[in-house]
Amino acid sequence: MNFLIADTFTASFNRLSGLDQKAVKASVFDLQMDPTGNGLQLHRIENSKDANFWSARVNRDVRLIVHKTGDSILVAYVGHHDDAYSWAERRRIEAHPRTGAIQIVEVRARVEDVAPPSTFDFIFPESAKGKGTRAPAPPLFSALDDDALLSVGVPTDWLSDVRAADDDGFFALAAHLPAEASEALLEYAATGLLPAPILAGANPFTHPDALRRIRPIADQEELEQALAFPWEKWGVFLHPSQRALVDRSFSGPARVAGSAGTGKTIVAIHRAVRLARENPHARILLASFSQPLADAMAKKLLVLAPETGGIVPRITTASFRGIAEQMYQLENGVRPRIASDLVLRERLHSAANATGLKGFSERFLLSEWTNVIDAWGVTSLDTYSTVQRMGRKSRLGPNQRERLWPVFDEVRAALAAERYTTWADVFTGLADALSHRTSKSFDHVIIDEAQDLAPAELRFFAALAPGKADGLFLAGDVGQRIFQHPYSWASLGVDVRGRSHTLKVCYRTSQQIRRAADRLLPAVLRDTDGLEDERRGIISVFDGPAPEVKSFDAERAEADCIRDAIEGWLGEGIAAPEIGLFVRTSQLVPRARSAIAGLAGAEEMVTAPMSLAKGLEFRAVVVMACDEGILPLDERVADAADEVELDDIYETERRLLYVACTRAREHLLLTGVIPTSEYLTDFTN
Ligand SMILES: Nc1ncnc2c1ncn2[C@@H]1O[C@H](COP(=O)(O)OP(=O)(O)OP(=O)(O)O)[C@@H](O)[C@H]1O
Repeated sequence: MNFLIADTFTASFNRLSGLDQKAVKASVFDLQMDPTGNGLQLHRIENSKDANFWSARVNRDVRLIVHKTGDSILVAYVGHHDDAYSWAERRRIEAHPRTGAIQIVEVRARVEDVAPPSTFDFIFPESAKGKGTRAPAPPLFSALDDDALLSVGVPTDWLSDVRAADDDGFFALAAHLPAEASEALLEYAATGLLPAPILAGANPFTHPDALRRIRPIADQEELEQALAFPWEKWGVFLHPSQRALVDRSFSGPARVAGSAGTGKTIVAIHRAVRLARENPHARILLASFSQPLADAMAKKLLVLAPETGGIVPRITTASFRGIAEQMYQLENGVRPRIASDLVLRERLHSAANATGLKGFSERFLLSEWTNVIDAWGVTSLDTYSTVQRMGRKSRLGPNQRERLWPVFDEVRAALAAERYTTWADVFTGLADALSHRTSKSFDHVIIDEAQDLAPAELRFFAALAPGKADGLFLAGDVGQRIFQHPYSWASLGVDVRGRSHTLKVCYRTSQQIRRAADRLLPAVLRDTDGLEDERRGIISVFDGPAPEVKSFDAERAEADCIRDAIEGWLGEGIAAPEIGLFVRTSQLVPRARSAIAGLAGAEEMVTAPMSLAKGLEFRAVVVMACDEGILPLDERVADAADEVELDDIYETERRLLYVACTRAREHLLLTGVIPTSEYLTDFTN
């Protein structure tokens, strides 16, 4: 007998009190041990259109809804008595007549008002619904016939509702449809094209669209894990495109791309666990840009695997620099002594004086050192003469390079004499040492936030990973590259062409916020290796209020508006730690703190520079102090060594704003003092 659980069950389980959850867990474990349900007082639900629904008694008040067929038992829902019965009376569980995937279908005849159901996971605020006085919008899907609608999994009893839906009504309707149908229709609304249906084998339960809502549970340990974190839906149910990337084997380096919130990190973590499960000897590295992001991944790992199960200890989570530092210590017996920016500026200045170099600004020297000499590990004039100065087009002829080289050579010598090194050198040295070894410390290397890997870091991870199938997997979004100049991965031996896949369903950010944030970036982003990231056709799985953009004459007025907005969010029940305020620089954090001073829970709200927003998420976000001169930041613009660097600075400043805005799930407020940042107009247009 197959034992399965549905996402409707975990969502409803999550809403119960701790005491009821304990009782439900015991009943579900009993059911798993004895699927006949003896002892649970199973009763068929008479008023349901689906004769396979049964209720099981958990305690005086709580009922478990199970769906029993000849060879399977599916735990479908749990709730207080009337709620549980009414849920089952309004559902059918069946294989879709066209796609073949098992669906939990709402019986249309039992749905009086096509409004978001109360049991839906997401929040549908008033503002997203029809506003009354406007002329009715035309139906969105009138051009699609039954055949087309069925091909994407629209249940037969919802065909006419879908055809009649307009812009305003669609989100309410979408909440009643199986996810594959609402996603396909949203994609159609955005691009005019319906996605190709997923073709699958004969078993309706193993269809990829079935697996996004119903999961077979093999044993007690799996059940324990699935019920331990019921609020983390991603722990059990993945989108088919995510599942495919988790399960697939790649013959060479592979990449998952996708805009903010599409679940790249989730895929990386699932993949690590899948690889560890399949091979009980495998050691896996799961690395991310910073230590807090690595820590967050370590926490998420526990959602998928129990600490004691033997999997977690075989997965090392680390920051890029953290793992390099450990490896450096292993190789050299000491920790690297990293030269700070101050030291570098000072050594460059001295070297320029000592060699009598004239005609190059200190700013240029530092930028050339950081982005070319150090980043690419240039150690001789020969290499410098031929190195492609990626991301820097100010032309430097052979004579200029010849004049510059003694300065950089002198800096290298000065640093070495003082036993200083740089991060780029640490990564490069390790890459050189590791690339020749046949025995590697890890069997699989998985990197998150890969868009911000420096060239030396990429070389290091490529050398660390074994050169076999599934050796190196990278997750990243070119649109969120904020710390690196673009360069070719393929030129460093990491060629993901043909093994790069883009996720298109955004789970974090409401449709309205994501759409507005997407306007900050081009519709198609192309990386240096020519891989295109098509950002049209991305859809969010829930609706919400439009982001607000406000400008003020003075900081005081900006602060008042922010306080009002936050008070409103707190009043809606959003907890203080779920509110984040981002500013361009750390010097501006006091402006954010003073705006919220005195508000209930102000000390628990996150205030941070945008560069630290990476990987975080909040129910409500304020991006403030978007003033002219702050975004883009004047200091950086003035720092540009050449035209191309200037373009790159403008682009990365935009991306910083994109990253900050896409941390918001439901609410986003952008503010600035007049004259405001030029980027704010993109939001309102
Ligand atoms: N299959 C899923 N079901 C439910 N929620 C999901 C699913 N996949 C991802 N999420 C949720 O979506 C949010 C974003 O996921 P994640 O951080 O992996 O996205 P990302 O693509 O790495 O984002 P970013 O590029 O902004 O770092 C998280 O809250 C995550 O829990």
